[in-house]
Amino acid sequence: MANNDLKNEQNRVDKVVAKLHKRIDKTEAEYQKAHNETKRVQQNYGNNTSVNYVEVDDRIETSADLQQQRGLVNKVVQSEAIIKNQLETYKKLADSPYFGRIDIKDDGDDDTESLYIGTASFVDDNENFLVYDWRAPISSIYYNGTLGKVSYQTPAGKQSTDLEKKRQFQISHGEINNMFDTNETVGDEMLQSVLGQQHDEVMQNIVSTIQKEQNDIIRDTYSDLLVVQGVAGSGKTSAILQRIAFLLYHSRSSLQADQIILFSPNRLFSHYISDVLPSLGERNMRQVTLQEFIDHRLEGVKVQSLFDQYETEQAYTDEERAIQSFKRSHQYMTSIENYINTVFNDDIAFQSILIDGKVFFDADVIKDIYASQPKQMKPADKFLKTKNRLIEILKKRIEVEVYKPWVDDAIDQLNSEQYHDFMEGHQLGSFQDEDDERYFIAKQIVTEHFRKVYDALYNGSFFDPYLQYQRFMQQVVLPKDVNVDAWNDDVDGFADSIELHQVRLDDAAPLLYMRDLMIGGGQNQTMQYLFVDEMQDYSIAQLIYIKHAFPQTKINLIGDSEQALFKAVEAPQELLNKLNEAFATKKSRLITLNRSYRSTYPITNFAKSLLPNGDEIEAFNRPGKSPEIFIRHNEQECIDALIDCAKQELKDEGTVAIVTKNLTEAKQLHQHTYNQLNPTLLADTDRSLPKGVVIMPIYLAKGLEFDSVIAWNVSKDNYPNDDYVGTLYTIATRAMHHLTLISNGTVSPIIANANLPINEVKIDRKIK
Ligand SMILES: Nc1ncnc2c1ncn2[C@@H]1O[C@H](COP(=O)(O)OP(=O)(O)OP(=O)(O)O)[C@@H](O)[C@H]1O
Repeated sequence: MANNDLKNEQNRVDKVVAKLHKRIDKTEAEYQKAHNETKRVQQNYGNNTSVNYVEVDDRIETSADLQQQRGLVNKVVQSEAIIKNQLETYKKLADSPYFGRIDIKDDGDDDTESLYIGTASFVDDNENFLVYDWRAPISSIYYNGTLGKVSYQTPAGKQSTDLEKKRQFQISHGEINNMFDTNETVGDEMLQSVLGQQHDEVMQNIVSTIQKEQNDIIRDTYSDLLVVQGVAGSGKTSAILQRIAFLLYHSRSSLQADQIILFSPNRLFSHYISDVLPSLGERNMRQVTLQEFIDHRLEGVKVQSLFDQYETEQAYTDEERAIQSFKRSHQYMTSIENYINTVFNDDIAFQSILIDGKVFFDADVIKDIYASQPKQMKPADKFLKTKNRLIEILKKRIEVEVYKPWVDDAIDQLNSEQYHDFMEGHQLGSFQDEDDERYFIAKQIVTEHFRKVYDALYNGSFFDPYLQYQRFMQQVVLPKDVNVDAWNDDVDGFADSIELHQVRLDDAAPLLYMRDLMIGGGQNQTMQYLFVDEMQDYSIAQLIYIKHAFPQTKINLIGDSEQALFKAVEAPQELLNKLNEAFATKKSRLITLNRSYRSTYPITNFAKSLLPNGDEIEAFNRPGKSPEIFIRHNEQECIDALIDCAKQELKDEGTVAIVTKNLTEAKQLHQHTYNQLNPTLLADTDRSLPKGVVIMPIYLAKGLEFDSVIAWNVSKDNYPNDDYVGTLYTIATRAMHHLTLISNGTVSPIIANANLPINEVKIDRKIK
């Protein structure tokens, strides 16, 4: 590229940066003003809240006044936050104002227009767009188009233009470090340089190098169900995060960040991705793990964690596996629907409501009320009618109870402060006569007395979902491969765990689904978009429940069927067929990502060779060292090799992750290497990743990446058969730059059969 070009571009950068600095100064002054205003209003609010509540009327007036004040506080706080956000955006732009340029010429125009694209828009005081936000309709050309005729979507419909030039920049501290012209979507040269960098503690945004297929995911505004099947490291997580930023921009007036929810695999991952949206000037969406979500809905019962399930299911017998796969199926959830619609009234698990050890509402009475509802009514509606009827009865009972002698006694016992409290704002003497006042107080006392009953009714606790689920299990028609005795044992196991206030993860979603269908509720109508990352770790039953819980949302499922842990990998198509069947949606779309960006070429090639359909994966051409395998012949030798290797890796790389099959292995290694490596053992409660050496079981490494990965004991004993293909593949693909495998004895057949070109793997058979 001509030197002149670079000079001209740097001149433009300088001008834009100078204007940005001016804008920063102006915005800083505005921010200071807003900040002072917030302080003033807050102080005022503080003074007002300390008013003395002597007279009731004062109290009412004060509270109206306070509400107004609170509104004012919210408003000033909000405008301060907006200005602060703008300020941060300008500061980021001043460092790196844009990363792309497109030259376009519309039909009939003589002039070519140059547009610059960055992480946010910047409009100068004369309304000139000096930088276009990467999410603006016109910017899609940068990601999608090759030179020549191109089209792009605008709110007014499709537009076309001629793309004459596409230029990419790497700018930092206001200096152009790199600049290329390209005809590709985003040139590989640029990607090479971004991907070659060391791992950051948190994920970075990828807006300057988004690839065409990723762009399709990001800008989809059509689908109600978007399924992304992408190989490891293909940028699925990146794409969904930029998609969220895009959606927030696209629907600015109707969509808030907290109307978007992401189901993420673990808390470490939540932290890892937490910076991407703020780096693009957006607020983070809500994040939840499946366990947190279920725990919240099954109060008082401890739900088995996903990690505990991983640990236990590794030892499952074939019979237990058959039961598990039944409970995880669409068929199981359909059986629940059918059961709820056909269950006899006598089989519904109503339970009496007691007060002070005495029955207040008998289970049979409740059942009779339920049974008296029209037959064709949905169970949840019958339940609601029953609840309302019971509340009516309770209210009548309160009316009767008000005149009982115990209430008179209770009134006599009240001291004047309690009496005043029961008056709830009424002044003494404000009732017509004394009887009215007594009635008022008596009603308060009786209502308080029966509050437990009211709460029980309100919470629907006259129905026992656990017992109902157990009854459901006892009658469900079993598939052929499920052994009846084993199933009966499992039903008993469920009952036993409930006694201990525990529930297994595979029972949790079906149980909640059954409860919601039976008694209604449990649905969030305000969430607009739902994302599930690592969808292959969810059972179809769990996904059906999640969809039920968010009926209004557009659903985005992202994952890789080949990264399934501790079970045979599923062909992507098989998983998709199941999803399509379970989510009968009209506007659904599947996007497949086959190009892998995370790892170097040799690592991706090795990982590919582990999979039955690995050929479909396209390795991004980033050079690097071949994976190495160390074979040792007892545990001590393996540990020695591990320590040597980790020390060596630490010299070159920022993070070295030792990844094991399970927690027990991770704990043992932590003990054995503690003195030499000072490693951090990661637990599922951890929220952040330190630098240096970390040790973790594979399920905690899901979705994460490390400069260097050491896979612990990939021997035949540890990974004996195809059930572990997904596990080994997931471990291998966590590595960005280096991958080392250590095997105690003969290596797993998954690796041995991987058909590795011998020169790509150094087999070190020497015994130390
Ligand atoms: N277009 C891109 N430009 C720059 N980097 C990218 C791009 N796409 C992906 N990457 C990088 O590749 C790595 C893998 O991306 P990401 O974690 O989103 O992949 P994934 O498909 O979710 O992976 P996995 O399923 O293995 O967890 C990240 O470091 C990400 O920044």
